[in-house]
Amino acid sequence: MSRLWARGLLLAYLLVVLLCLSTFGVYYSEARRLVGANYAAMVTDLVRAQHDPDRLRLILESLVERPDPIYLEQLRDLTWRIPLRIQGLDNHLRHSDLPPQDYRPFVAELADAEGRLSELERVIDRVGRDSTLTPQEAHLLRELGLDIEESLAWSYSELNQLLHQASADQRHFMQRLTLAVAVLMWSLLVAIGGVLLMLWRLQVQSEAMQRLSLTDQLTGLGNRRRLLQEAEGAFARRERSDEPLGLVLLDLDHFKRFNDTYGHPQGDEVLVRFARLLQESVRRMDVVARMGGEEFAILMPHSDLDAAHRLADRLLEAVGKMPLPGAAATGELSVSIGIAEAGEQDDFDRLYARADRRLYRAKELGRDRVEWAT
Ligand SMILES: Nc1nc2c(ncn2[C@@H]2O[C@H](COP(=O)(O)OP(=O)(O)OP(=O)(O)O)[C@@H](O)[C@H]2O)c(=O)[nH]1
Repeated sequence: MSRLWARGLLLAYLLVVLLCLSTFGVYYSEARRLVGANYAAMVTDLVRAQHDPDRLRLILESLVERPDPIYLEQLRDLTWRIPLRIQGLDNHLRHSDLPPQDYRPFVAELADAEGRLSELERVIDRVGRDSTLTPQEAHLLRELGLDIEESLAWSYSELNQLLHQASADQRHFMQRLTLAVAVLMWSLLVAIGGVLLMLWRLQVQSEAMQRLSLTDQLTGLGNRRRLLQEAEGAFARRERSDEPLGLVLLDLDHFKRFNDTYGHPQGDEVLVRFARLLQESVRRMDVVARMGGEEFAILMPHSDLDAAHRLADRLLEAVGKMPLPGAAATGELSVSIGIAEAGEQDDFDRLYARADRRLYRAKELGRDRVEWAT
């Protein structure tokens, strides 16, 4: 079943990858086409060229009225300039990313106008020879001029519109691109945020698990594992600094009897109170742990046997005075204690075994006492 799931997920993942790649491909070619196009230069040329038809008409009208050489000169200049502009535009268009079918009809119309310009030049040459204009020539000039002017004006205007459209497309595309990038960034941020949140929650969970695995549920003290961990650290430090290290083992006396007399819940409450008493009686650096049942231990870094003994004596006294819960209030509670200090050759097991033997001896010798000698 899980294999089926994995296959389904892999397939879905591959589909998403394929979809992303094809979308990216389309987007990339579209972007190349639109973003790469520089329409500004073409529009500038076109705007300049759009003055030519008006100028042509004005010069021709003046020439027909009065065939002055100055008008002939202006007309020659214009008939020389217009083909250059047409060639320049044609060149720009062919090198642009505009689809050729979009501008071809206008370029063809411009080529047509260019052809009629040579006809116009011939008439001008003729007029130039004697600066006279027959009525037929005047009519021909008007007709040709009007024709060329119309072709140029129409083509330039259509091309202008085409370029504006392309430029608007480019702008829209850039807007969509900006939006897409924003969405992408947002998704990326959300995804990264999600991953970070997940990692943080995992970290919190793992720390909580770690704490739980080292804590005794009933009393909230450290458990046996916690004591072993701390002892490992303390013995490692001892190798470097030779600091003294004390261990106190405590076992409540006749706890079975206590349970049998007052009930298990009262027994639990006593364990909790005893744990609190221990915790309140030690220094910050000492580690108090419940080893199991009614047995507790205190690891005392930087403490020798005398210090452990002093603490054990205080605890012995304090347990006798500890208020007991409910019906047990009038009863009595005592503890047996075995203490030991780590010797040069000791590891934790040996230290523990020695303290445990002393605790056993305290029990044997009548309980409610501290034993420090083997
Ligand atoms: N209430 C309660 N009792 C517990 C818990 N864990 C262990 N005990 C009890 O502690 C008692 C330990 O009994 P024993 O090992 O015979 O020791 P003892 O009666 O204290 O006798 P000595 O140690 O010889 O003084 C048992 O009755 C266990 O049921 C606990 O978490 N809560």
